[in-house]
Amino acid sequence: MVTALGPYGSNVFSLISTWQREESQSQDTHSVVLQRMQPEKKESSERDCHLDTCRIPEVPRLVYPKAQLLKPTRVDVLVMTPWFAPIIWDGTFDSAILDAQFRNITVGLTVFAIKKYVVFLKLFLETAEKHFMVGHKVNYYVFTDQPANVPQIPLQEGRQVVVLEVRNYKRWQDISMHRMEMISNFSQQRFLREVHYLVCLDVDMKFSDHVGVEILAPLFGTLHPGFYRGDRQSFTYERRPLSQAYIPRDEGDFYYAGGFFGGSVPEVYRLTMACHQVMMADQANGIEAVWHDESHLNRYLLYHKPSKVLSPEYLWDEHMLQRPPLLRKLRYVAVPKNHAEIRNR
Ligand SMILES: CC(=O)N[C@H]1[C@@H](OP(=O)(O)OP(=O)(O)OC[C@H]2O[C@@H](n3ccc(=O)[nH]c3=O)[C@H](O)[C@@H]2O)O[C@H](CO)[C@H](O)[C@@H]1O
Ligand SMILES: [Mn+2]
Repeated sequence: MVTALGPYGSNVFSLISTWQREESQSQDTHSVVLQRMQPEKKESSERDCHLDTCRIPEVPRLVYPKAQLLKPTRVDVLVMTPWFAPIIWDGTFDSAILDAQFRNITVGLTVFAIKKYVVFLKLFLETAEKHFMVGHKVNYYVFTDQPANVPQIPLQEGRQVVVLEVRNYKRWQDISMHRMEMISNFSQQRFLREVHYLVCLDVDMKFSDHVGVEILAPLFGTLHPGFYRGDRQSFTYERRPLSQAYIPRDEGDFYYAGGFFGGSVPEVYRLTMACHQVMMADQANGIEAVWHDESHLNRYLLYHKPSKVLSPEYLWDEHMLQRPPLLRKLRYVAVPKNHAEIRNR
């Protein structure tokens, strides 16, 4: 494994171990992070063994078909953003290489099941065991107001469900938005020392095909299935300048979904902390963004360009949308829900 990091001393994982040690000495962890981003500050620890796309991956001997420069595997879709972030589609990656590159990592999956949404947990977790990060270590962090109603399901080795009891809110919009606050709080409290990456998901969904380490990057977002074809005008960004989520009509790269984002723990901490803070500012100003946390996520990802972008293969709704031929796989799909019955009860 890689222990010598060459010039990449400012990587997030040496950061974690340093940050962890200092945590008890400082409440202001955000400034600690910035302080710790010194190139000389190198820590040799388990965490340093991890590889992400910022590193030079060291892999064992592997046999796989070689890429053909003059035969691109996808010509029907954009596979790279203008800021050189890969857009992840079927055919663009080789799991054999990536699994070797990302071996020995632990992935944290955050999912909220508050009030009636606990009914979605069983199918969510069962299908995650079949398709999510198979062969890798996973901590499922289930945030709920009803720990007793979290179903017990059989888990593969190296995987565990961690139930985190949290409060509920009256309005579903508040439940959805406060996920940002809760993820940021728990990132500081425990995710930093327990996992390398966080994947933050909606619960009213199920996995239906492979979702693996190809998604992992310092910061990633997912193309919302309703808008991947659209131009900026069609994006349902927050358009009122009074809101902190405001995006002018001549800006915007993509419309990202609120139900699937993630990255390294420090980056997810920064994102969720920032989104929570601006949602509090909006509340103080008596305004709520049109699509709640999703509007704020979109603004954050406009000004903090994600290092990977997941195609709508990673978030689809078969009941709302007709599947186009370019979607070769449906990996994570909406489970139909009766809004009147399941929300605000
Ligand atoms: C697939 C997708 O991109 N979904 C986004 C979309 O709406 P959705 O219509 O998919 O929102 P939703 O009803 O799924 O609520 C978001 C999530 O909050 C949690 N929850 C909500 C209510 C409740 O009573 N209990 C509970 O646990 C649960 O994890 C749920 O999946 O827009 C929302 C904001 O408007 C969020 O940004 C969602 O992430
Ligand atoms: Mn949802």
